[in-house]
Amino acid sequence: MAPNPRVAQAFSAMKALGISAEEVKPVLAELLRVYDRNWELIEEDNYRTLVDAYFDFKDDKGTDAKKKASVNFHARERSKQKLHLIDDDDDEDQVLTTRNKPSQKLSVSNRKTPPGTSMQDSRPRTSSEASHARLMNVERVSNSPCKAAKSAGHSVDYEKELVKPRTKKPKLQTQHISTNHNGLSHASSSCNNNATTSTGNITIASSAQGEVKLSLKCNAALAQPNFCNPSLDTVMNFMEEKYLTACKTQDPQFSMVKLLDGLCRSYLMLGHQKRSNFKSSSSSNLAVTQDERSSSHFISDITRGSEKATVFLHHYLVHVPVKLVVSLHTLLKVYMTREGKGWGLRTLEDLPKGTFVCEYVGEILTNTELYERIVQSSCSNDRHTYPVTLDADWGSEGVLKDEEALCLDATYNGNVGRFINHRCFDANLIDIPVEVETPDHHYYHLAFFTAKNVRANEELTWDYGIDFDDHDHPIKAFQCSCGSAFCGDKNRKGEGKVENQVHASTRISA
Ligand SMILES: C[S@@+](CC[C@H](N)C(=O)[O-])C[C@H]1O[C@@H](n2cnc3c(N)ncnc32)[C@H](O)[C@@H]1O
Repeated sequence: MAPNPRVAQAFSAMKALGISAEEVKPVLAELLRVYDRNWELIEEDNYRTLVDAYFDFKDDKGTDAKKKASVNFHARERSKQKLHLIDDDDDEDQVLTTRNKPSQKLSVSNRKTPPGTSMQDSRPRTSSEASHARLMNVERVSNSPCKAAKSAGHSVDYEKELVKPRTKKPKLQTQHISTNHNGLSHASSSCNNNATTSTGNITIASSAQGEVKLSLKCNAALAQPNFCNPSLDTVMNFMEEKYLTACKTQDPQFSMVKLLDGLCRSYLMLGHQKRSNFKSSSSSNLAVTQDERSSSHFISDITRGSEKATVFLHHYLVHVPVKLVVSLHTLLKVYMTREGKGWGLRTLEDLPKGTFVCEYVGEILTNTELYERIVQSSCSNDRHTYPVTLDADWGSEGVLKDEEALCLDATYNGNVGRFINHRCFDANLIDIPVEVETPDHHYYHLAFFTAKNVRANEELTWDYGIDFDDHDHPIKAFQCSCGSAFCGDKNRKGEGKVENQVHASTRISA
C-alpha cells in the first residue's frame, strides 16, 4: 500500500531536523490518536506540535515509551488548564507583572489533573480545546530571582512558571528605538504591519486593536557582575525618585507606571494622527480642545548626557482642577535645557509672529493662599515655582485688596505652559489675557502668542517681569541664565554670587 502522503511529509519535515522516521513513528501515532487524526493540528506551525511531542518523548527515554507518551500528553492537558486560568482574566499573554496587579496573572495553578485521569479523558473534545492543548507552551522559570536572571535576563517577577500560549494574535506592528552615544533617540516607523529589522533598545509593538507593548533592552555594557534581579517595585521606586529629584520633575503624582502608560497613549495617539494624515497649522492648533483632567503626555527627549541610562524620558501630567477648554499646540516639545534652567519648551515647527501657542494653566489662589504655600514648601524644601499674579477682578465688583488678588499657581496643576522659561526683555512669547465669554466679562484665560517669528526647535520664552534688584520681594528670584543681551540679573551665571533660588512671579494687567 502506498504510504500516506501526510505521514511521508511529516517524516520528511522531521528528517530535516535530523530525526529519523523510526523515532518519529510512535510519537506521531500517539498524536494522531490524541487529536482524533486531526492532521491540521499536527501540521500547523511546521509540525511544531510533533517536534515538541518528540522532544518530550525523548526526554524520558528509557521509560516505557507508551507510558511516557501518556504522561507527556497528560502534562499538556495540565498546561491547557493553566491557559484557561489565564483566559479567565482575558489577558492570556500578559507576561510582565505590574505593581497594582501583582504576579497572579503569571502564577500557575497547582491544580493537577485529577488522579486517575486517563489520556483518553484528557483528549481535547472540540477543535478549539484541541488547539489550546496543542498551542500551549510552558516555559519554566526558576523561582529564584537570580536564577531567573540568568535564564531570562530581565527583571520580571515570576511566581512559578511563565505561561506563554502560542495563540495566534493579530500581528503587532513593531518599532525599534535605538540611542546613540549622546542618548539621542531615533526611531524608525512604518504604517504597515511588517516589523522593522533595525536593532534597538526599545521595541514598541502595537496592534490595530490598540494594544501596545513595550520592551526595553538594557545596554549590556552596563551589566554588573553578580547581578540579581531587583523587584519591579524597587525599580519603579528608584526611577520615580530619580526623576523627581535629579531631573526635577515637579509633578507630585509622577510615577513610572504612568510614564510608561503615557508612552503607550502617546504612541497610539501619534499613530492615529499619522494615519489620519494629521497636520497641524497655526489655526488648527486653536481648534484642538480637550478636557485635560485625566490625560497624560509622554515626552522623551535629550538630557545633557550626564546620565548613564541609554534613553531619557520625561513625562508630565496635566491636571486641570476644573473643566477648561484648553487649546494646545500639539507639536510642542518639553526638553532639558543646556543652560541649567531645567526643563524648557520648544517648538518643533516654525511659528509666525502672532501664533497662539498655549494657555497658561494653574490653580487659582489668592495671594494669601499662595504665600502660605510658599512658606510651607520652603519648610519642606520643595521647589515652588512660577505663580502668576492676575489683576482681573474675577467676579468681584469692587477693588480687590492685595491679599485678595488672585494668582495662577502651576506648581501642582498645570499644562505645558509651566515649562516656559524666562527671558529678559526680548522673549519670543507674550502673554495675553483672553476674555472668556461670560456675561459679566470678569474672567479671562492667560494665553501665549508669539511676539516674533520663531524658528523650529527654538526655545519658547516669556519675560516673567522679574525685578532682579528687588531684594525685598517675598519670592526670591533665580539666577538668570536667559542669555539675553539685555539680561537684567546682575548675578546672572558666571557674573557674581549665586542668588538663592528658583521662583518667578509676574504681574499682568487684564
Ligand atoms: C515656569 S518654570 C519653567 C520650567 C522649569 N525650567 C522647570 O524645569 O520646571 C520657572 C522656573 O524655571 C527656572 N528658570 C526659568 N527661567 C530661567 C532662567 N532664565 N534662568 C534660570 N532659571 C530659569 C527657574 O527655576 C524658575 O523658577
